[in-house]
Amino acid sequence: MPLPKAELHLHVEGTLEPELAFTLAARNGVRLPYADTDALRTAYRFKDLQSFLNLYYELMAVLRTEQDFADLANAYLARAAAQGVRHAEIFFDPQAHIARGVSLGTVVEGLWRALGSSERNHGVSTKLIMCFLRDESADSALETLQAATPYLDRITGIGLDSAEVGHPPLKFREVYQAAAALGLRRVAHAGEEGPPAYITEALDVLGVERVDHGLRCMEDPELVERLVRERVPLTLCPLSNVRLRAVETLAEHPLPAMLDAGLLCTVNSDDPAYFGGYAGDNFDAVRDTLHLSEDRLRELARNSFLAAFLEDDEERRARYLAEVAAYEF
Ligand SMILES: Nc1ncnc2[nH]cnc12
Ligand SMILES: [Zn+2]
Repeated sequence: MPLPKAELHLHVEGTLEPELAFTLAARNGVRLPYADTDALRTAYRFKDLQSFLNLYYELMAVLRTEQDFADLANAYLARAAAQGVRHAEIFFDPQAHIARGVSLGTVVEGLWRALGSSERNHGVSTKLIMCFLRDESADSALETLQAATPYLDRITGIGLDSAEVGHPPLKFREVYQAAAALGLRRVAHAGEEGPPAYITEALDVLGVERVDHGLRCMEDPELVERLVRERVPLTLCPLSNVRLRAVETLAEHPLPAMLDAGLLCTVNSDDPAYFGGYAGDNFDAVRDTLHLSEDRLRELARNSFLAAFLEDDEERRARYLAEVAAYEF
């Protein structure tokens, strides 16, 4: 039995495996510029975040109907459950779909077909986090939040993703303020490729409660001290960092140093179909390559439930934490 964990940094569009991409392409009459799944897989060599994002957005063309989004999410949930994920807080990128003529309703209703029955079907509780594309305008983000009004009962929080450098958190001050007023939880990608100052800005200007990645905080000791003091969770994605060249090799990943510094780290998969592994694979990789002890692995699992947006169900959180405490390696 795998170690129970929560996954807090997972883009549902990044779970689109090549096989499902071709199945959906055929179903929807979409032509992909790759001969087959092997040819597509050869495109999975990235030099940075942008080179990945180009393919990530290109393949979204196959996602057209509610059923497509339901199939995508169900495939993820089945894989996640098999790797010990008990709770998943799932990102989606509405603007990338709206721009292709797929409505927000299609996306949310489709995802909800899978998420609404996930506990029953997969034993995984879920939350949905709507992300804004930071390389789109602040007005577009505000319009998207407005368009989400009918679906707010199914959306727990907002996030910020896509190309980071040149798009500082400050650009989205207004939409984060509006989301907070609506009672939405707030997270943002910061310090993946962008500088530590973006992490500080995400905390101070956007009021984020977790930082997605946050890797580059290690360049600023005062920021590390603050993140430790304020117990700000970081949703790290080790295999993603290797594939997108945020670190040279997994062996050089700062996760052990971050844990030693007292940071509240979690381990997640980001875009598992593209980066070579789901949540459990990320845990296995850091265990094997970074030689994390069982105590450290248990700490990471415990952190994931502490950092989860489970304030509406503390009994559930306590149950998950008890599972982690009782886990035998
Ligand atoms: N790792 C990542 N960083 C920024 N935006 C993303 N969108 C999907 N994955 C992402
Ligand atoms: Zn991400």
